[in-house]
Amino acid sequence: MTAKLPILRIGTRGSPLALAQTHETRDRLAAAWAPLGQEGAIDIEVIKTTGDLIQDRPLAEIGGKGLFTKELDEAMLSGRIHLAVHSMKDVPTLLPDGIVLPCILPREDVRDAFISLKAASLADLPQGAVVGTSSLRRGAQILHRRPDLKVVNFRGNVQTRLRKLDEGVVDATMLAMAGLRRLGLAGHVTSALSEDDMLPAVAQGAIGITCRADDEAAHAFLAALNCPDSFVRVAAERAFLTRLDGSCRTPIAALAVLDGDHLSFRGLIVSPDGTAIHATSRSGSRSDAEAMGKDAAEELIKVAGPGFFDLIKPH
Ligand SMILES: NCc1[nH]cc(CCC(=O)O)c1CC(=O)O
Repeated sequence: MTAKLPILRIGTRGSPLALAQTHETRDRLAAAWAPLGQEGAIDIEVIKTTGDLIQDRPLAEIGGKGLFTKELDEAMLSGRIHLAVHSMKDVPTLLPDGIVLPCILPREDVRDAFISLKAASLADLPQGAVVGTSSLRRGAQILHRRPDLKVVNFRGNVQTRLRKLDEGVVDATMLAMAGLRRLGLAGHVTSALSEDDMLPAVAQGAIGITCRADDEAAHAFLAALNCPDSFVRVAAERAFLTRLDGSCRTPIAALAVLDGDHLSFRGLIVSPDGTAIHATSRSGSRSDAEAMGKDAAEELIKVAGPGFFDLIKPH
C-alpha cells in the first residue's frame, strides 16, 4: 500500500519571496527524504497574513508583533499545516505556546543592497538626496552616516520600487540582498552596503521553519535541513533582540559571524533620526551565542539610559 498523500503540508505567505523560500524548503526536504520526493507528497498552502493585507502604511505604524506569522501559527496549531516557512527577520522573539523553531536553512547574504540610478554608492549620493525606505533601522543608519539626506517612507515590492526610482520619486532605496538574490533580482543591485555602514537586521537573510512542539515526524524531517552555523548565529542575534524587547519601532541591528567555533557579535541601537547611536561587540565561542547577545544588549541598555528608549517607544 502506498502512503496517503500529501505527507506534509507547508504553510507560507503568498508573496513572491515567501514562495521562493518555500520552494527552496520543499526542494531540500525532497532531496533529504525520498518519500517526500514523490509527486504530491508535499502540499503548499498559501495563507494571507495581516502584514500582507496592509500595504499602504509603514509596518512600524501598524504595530503589534507577528504581523507576518500569526495566521500561520493558527493554521499550525489547528493542524491545517505541519510546517511554516518564515523570513526569520519577521519572526517575533517569543513564539506561541506549542510552536518551536528547530530549523534554520543555510543563511544567504546578510547585507543590505543600495539601489540607485543616480549614485554608485551611499557616499556618492548628492547632498540632500532623497532615500526611500520604510525600515527605521535603515533610515536611522543612513541618517547617521549622511545627516544631509532626506529619508522618506517607501514600501512596495521590488518592481514598484524600481519604477519609483525610474520616475525620480526617490534617488535611492535599500533592500535586503538575500531577498533580491532569492528572487533572481540581484542584477538590480547598485552596490552592497558594508556591515560597517549598515549593520543588518537581526536574522536578516535567514529562513526559519517552525513546527508543532509535539510533532515528532516534523522534527525528524527538519533535523536533516538545519544548518547549525546559521542556527547559532541567529540565536545570538535573537537573544540580543529579546533582551532589548525590540518592536518594529525600535531601530536595532545585529550581526553574528562564525569562524570555526569562534563567534564574533556586533550590535547597535540608534535613534530614528540617526543622531544617537550606541554600538558594542562581543567575541566568544559558539556555545556562548545566546549569552553574548544578551550581555551585549544589557550593556547597551545601561549605556543608552532610559531616556534613549523613551525616544523610540510606540505611541
Ligand atoms: N520585512 C520584509 C522582509 N523580510 C525579509 C526580507 C528579505 C529577506 C531577508 O532579509 O531574509 C524582507 C524585505 C527586505 O528587507 O528587503
